[in-house]
Amino acid sequence: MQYNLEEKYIKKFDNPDTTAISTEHLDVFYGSKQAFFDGSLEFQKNKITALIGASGSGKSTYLRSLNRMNDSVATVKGKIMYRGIDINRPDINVYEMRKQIGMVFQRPNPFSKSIRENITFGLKENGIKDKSKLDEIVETSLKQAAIWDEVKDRLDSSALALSGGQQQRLCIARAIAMKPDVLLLDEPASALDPISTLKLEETLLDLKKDFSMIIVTHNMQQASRISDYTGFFHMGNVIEYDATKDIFTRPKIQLTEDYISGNFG
Ligand SMILES: Nc1ncnc2c1ncn2[C@@H]1O[C@H](COP(=O)(O)OP(=O)(O)OP(=O)(O)O)[C@@H](O)[C@H]1O
Repeated sequence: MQYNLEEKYIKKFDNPDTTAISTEHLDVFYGSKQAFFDGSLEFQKNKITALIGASGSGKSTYLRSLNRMNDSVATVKGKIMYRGIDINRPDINVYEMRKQIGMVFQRPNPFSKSIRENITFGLKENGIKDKSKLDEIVETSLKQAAIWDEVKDRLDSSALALSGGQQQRLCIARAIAMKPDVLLLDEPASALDPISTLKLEETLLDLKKDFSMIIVTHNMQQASRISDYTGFFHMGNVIEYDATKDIFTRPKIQLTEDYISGNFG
């Protein structure tokens, strides 16, 4: 079936105060090849937004552009608006910006250090030296990431001895210890078994009260279970962006309908 990629529905929001981060006409190029086209999306504060679509549709490309993780491999044109500032400008200090807009990757990537040091490393780099303050952040962030009970008696053991699911929750704890405002998650459950996946999903739902999250997922059940909003990507375009319940029950675009119902992809 031939689809018209110009046919799109992108939800807009009336209240600018509820927007955590947004993009305006974002284009991403790898060399001369354009991998993502003209993305203008607003992501809501304290909500989970899922990015779904077939492999190669540009989800990771778009997500990684949001905190400039693509800088070394891609050219990103257009605006990324965060707190009234275009963070895609060349004069932005990306290291400072990433304290506000953190990222969790597909494969858990704890440092080869103790569980405690995984959390404290970045904090110390940022000048927090006080031991009681560090202990407090270790405890709070591990609790927030729902892994405290499993690790509290072995904080000084190697993080590499944890299971994959525990490592991923530790990586979330490490990311949130920096107190970001927005958390970008690139298929964080793809390397996890179903039980660890459900645990991770519960963690993300709990974190919603403190953070705004954007998550790339291949798993449509996951998107419908945990997200408030969903963006459907196809061939480098966002075809439909709306409340998750609308995307999954009454999508406005035929292409979305066909993808959701498994007719392709
Ligand atoms: N570093 C890169 N250099 C060149 N091309 C790339 C690079 N990363 C991605 N691409 C290309 O950009 C397009 C979009 O890829 P991207 O990884 O964003 O898709 P995706 O929807 O996240 O896919 P998946 O679900 O498989 O992770 C693909 O054609 C891919 O081959």
